[in-house]
Amino acid sequence: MAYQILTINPGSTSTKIGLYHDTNEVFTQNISHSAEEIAQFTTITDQLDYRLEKINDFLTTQNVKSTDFAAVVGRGGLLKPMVGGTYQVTDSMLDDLKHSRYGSHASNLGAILADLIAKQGCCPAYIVDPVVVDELAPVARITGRPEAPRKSIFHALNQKAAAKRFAKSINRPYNSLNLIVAHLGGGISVGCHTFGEVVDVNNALDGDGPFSPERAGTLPAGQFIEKVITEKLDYTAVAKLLAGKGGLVAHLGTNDVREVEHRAAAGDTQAELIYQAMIYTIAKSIAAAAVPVCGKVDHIILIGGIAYSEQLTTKLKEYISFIAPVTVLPGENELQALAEGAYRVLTGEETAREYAE
Ligand SMILES: Nc1ncnc2c1ncn2[C@@H]1O[C@H](COP(=O)(O)OP(=O)(O)OP(=O)(O)O)[C@@H](O)[C@H]1O
Ligand SMILES: CCCC(=O)O
Repeated sequence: MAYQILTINPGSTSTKIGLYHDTNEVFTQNISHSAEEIAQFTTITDQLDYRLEKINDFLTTQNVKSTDFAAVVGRGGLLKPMVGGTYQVTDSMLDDLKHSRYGSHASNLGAILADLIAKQGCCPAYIVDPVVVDELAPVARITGRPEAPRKSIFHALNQKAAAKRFAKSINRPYNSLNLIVAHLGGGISVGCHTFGEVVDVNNALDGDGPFSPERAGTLPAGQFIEKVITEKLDYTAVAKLLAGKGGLVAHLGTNDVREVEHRAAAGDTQAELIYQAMIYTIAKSIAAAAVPVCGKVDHIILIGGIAYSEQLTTKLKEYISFIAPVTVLPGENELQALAEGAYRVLTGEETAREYAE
């Protein structure tokens, strides 16, 4: 009999869930949360009961019982750095997430929700490739300030899943390839995957890498400090400028690339300039990601919502095709990737990893 696996991916404005029989999708559902609903809660952890109720209500409408689950798997959040893989949800992991010890992010709710639903059904709860997957080479961590080393915070789940899927499509093991994977979404991360490890990647959350629809990316530090000091900004305000109010939002007041393309096509020269600049910074990051493997890149893979734009990927290819062939796999397949991660453990193909105490 097939394993029944429930997957949960909490985002800032939605909770996506999926039911799988082994790794075959039975259904997926995007439960949207309006800005007004979310605004009732002070912290992300405060949203827990509200999101749990929404999931349970939906499962009831589908006649799905938690006692039928073989596993419940959530997207992993801001935790201690860890290598990629499937992790058992533990009390110390839950404690770190509930207290936002490593930062606040909607994905922090993934493990907590998975644990609560798994307890209803007496089955194990897992997370897979959380945003803190850290396989950086020692040199990639060093910056010009010892107190500010580079952190590995990126779209690990989608990047790893896409890289493995691509490897399978060309009948090569993931850990035999040098790949550059660029996740182009609300945030942008560009990873160098060499022999199955992401040895270099920008921190997509905290002012590092290309700018994106809503993130600032790397900034001229001196000028930015001047703004912070002059305007006496506190930590929360500065963090918001970097993630949420950066990038296209800061320049053009929208995080929607489609809208920027429409504006540019209608003759808005500022929209056109910012759009082209975003592509240019993405291309530079992709070229930089060829350095760890001395340019010996087998393939470049473009993923995430923005990769649906043919206009953008065409321009990007003009810049980067000199490095390696480019494949576009638009969107994200995170619910499927979560199911696959749990399935590998349920079938014994992989052993669940333990979160460091
Ligand atoms: N067909 C399209 N053409 C151009 N841009 C698109 C298209 N579809 C989606 N996008 C853009 O993709 C971006 C959102 O991507 P995605 O859904 O991957 O992000 P997210 O899940 O919200 O955030 P993140 O990827 O950082 O977790 C938005 O800027 C949206 O306008
Ligand atoms: C960087 C991790 C995921 C995201 O919020 O974009």
